[in-house]
Amino acid sequence: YANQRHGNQLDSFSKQKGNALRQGSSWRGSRGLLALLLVVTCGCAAATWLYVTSLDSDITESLARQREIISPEPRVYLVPCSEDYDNYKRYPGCTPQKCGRAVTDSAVTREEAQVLRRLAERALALAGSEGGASILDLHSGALSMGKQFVNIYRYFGDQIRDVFTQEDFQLYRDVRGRIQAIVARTFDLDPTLLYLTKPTFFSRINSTAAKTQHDEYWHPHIDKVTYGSFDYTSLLYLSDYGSDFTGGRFVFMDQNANRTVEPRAGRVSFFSSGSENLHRVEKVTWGTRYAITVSFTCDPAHAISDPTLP
Ligand SMILES: O=C(O)CCC(=O)C(=O)O
Ligand SMILES: [Fe+2]
Repeated sequence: YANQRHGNQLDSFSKQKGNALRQGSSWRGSRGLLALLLVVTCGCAAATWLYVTSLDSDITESLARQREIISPEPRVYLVPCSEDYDNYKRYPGCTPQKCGRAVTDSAVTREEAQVLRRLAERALALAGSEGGASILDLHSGALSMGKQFVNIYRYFGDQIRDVFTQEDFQLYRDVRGRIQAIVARTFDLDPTLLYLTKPTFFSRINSTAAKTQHDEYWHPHIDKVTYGSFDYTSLLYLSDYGSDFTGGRFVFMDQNANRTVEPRAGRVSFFSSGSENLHRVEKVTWGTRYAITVSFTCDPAHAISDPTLP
């Protein structure tokens, strides 16, 4: 009986040894498989990285950082004009022959930008969009209110004089004149053949969710297509990217790269309005962003005059 037990023990010992040997070889097998998997994964990652860096259209570079001061001359980036302009009447001395973008911090001071921003704050405090994007157009009087617009001059009547002063309007006219001069000089235009056009408006953007299409400011667009009369667009920023708000950079969407302009109070960014300058604004993620869109046309029929206090 004892022997038999011993024999059984031997028997089971050799069985266990056999199992151990089998387990050992299967472990070696799966280690090999793991190594192969690792090599394949690394290979795939490397190939993907190479592909992404060679073909990617999402390379982002900055044309103007918030912290730098572009002065006294504008920083200019020329790009070939699109064929859009062939489909419109040509105005010699104004229709873009030279296209591109430019940025300057010397056309408007930070103090002037602050005065204009306060003006926008006061007016927009009267109403404002329910969603994240509100506008104030001093020319037409349009002011965002809830899900629509009201005419600020009609709606508030004489009360408007508590919000705006003659000096505010004078500054607005002054600033737009300086911007017009710099646009004309940069693109070799006759400044008298370039006219202010509509819409020219203040914008206030925060991170509140959009309630209507009017609040969806972030869509890529071409100003000449969106607004028709535009030949040159300029943007005067009234707040600082990074400290007043985050997100909200302006992005030129080129074939092979996104090129950003970081808003800075007093900074003027301007560009030809055709499809050579497809662009968008990043969603504002925190804080409040103020800007003025000042637009110019070559077509005297689309000219508007400076606003005056009623
Ligand atoms: O506010 C901006 O930076 C750009 C606004 C814009 O693209 C526009 O008004 O057409
Ligand atoms: Fe635009």
